[in-house]
Amino acid sequence: MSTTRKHTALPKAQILIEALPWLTRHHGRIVVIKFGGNAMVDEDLKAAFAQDVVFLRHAGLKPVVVHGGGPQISAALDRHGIVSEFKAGLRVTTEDAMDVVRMVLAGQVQRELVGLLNQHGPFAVGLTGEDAHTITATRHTPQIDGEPVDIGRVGEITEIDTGAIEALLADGRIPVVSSIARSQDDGHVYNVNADTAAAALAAALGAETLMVLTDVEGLYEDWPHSDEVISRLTASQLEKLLPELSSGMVPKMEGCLHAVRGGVRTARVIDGRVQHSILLEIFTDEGIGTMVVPDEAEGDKS
Ligand SMILES: Nc1ncnc2c1ncn2[C@@H]1O[C@H](COP(=O)(O)OP(=O)(O)O)[C@@H](O)[C@H]1O
Ligand SMILES: CC(=O)N[C@@H](CCC(=O)OP(=O)(O)O)C(=O)O
Repeated sequence: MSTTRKHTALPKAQILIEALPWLTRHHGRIVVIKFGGNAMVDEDLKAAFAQDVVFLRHAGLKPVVVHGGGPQISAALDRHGIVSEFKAGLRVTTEDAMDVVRMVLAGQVQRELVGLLNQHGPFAVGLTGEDAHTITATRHTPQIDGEPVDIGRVGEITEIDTGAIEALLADGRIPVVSSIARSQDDGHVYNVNADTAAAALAAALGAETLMVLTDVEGLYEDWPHSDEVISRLTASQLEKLLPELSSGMVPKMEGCLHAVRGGVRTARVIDGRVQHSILLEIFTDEGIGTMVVPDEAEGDKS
């Protein structure tokens, strides 16, 4: 080997080898990746996201994408003259708003991600929680200041049927799931927060890891006063912290807790505004962002 080749190729080989423990542990395992609407800020970022997911697929993992689209839904509602309102971190969803939510998530955001992934081969298949009874929900009535509040067609997940997703994975496909649920009782559909849907799917699928890509570096210790990120916390530590959290972080961190309590080995919140954030997570020993681990994993630094 020429000296130049040694100099340029050797560091690349070393970088690949650094990923070996992660790749070994995740080989053949399901990784649920939630791509938040706020992280979908530009075309390059979305294309890099698609590359990372296809890379995982080629590296022998089974990625499942669950996408959000909050800002895209708000923009579309605005165009329809419907005002967006959030309560307990969830969108108040009237019947008319639900039509728009479904149109944007399943008809726009999901189609775009499927298209980007399929530029690399015939991998991505889009579905919503309605398909093959993947996600069933009932009406969610959150408690605010001790009182139940009606927020319309927002669903609380009651059941997950992993059959369709597992069949797609067995066929080498990459499922791309929109967070809309069917209802068991009234023939309607429900709007489900995408973090909640991703976490429920990760637990039901027995995923190794849940990765939540968002528009901050991770969970800030003292938000909005400081940008000190909590790099690692156990399920119990997170549970104690939950009442102090606000806005979009509530469903995200509740989801991470649900996932690790449901058997997922690690749940991570990472900065989706950074190009190739998924690969960065793999290719650094410590990882980036915030990692939630089950209580029994304390002391295990892998
Ligand atoms: N402790 C916290 N750490 C980081 N972000 C927080 C915290 N508390 C609230 N947030 C807010 O949560 C937002 C992320 O949630 P959200 O807007 O729902 O994103 P996404 O579209 O990715 O689901 C951040 O941009 C930030 O404004
Ligand atoms: C009930 C509820 O709030 N649903 C969300 C679904 C989309 C979502 O969660 O998108 P992000 O991940 O980009 O926030 C909404 O209507 O905005």
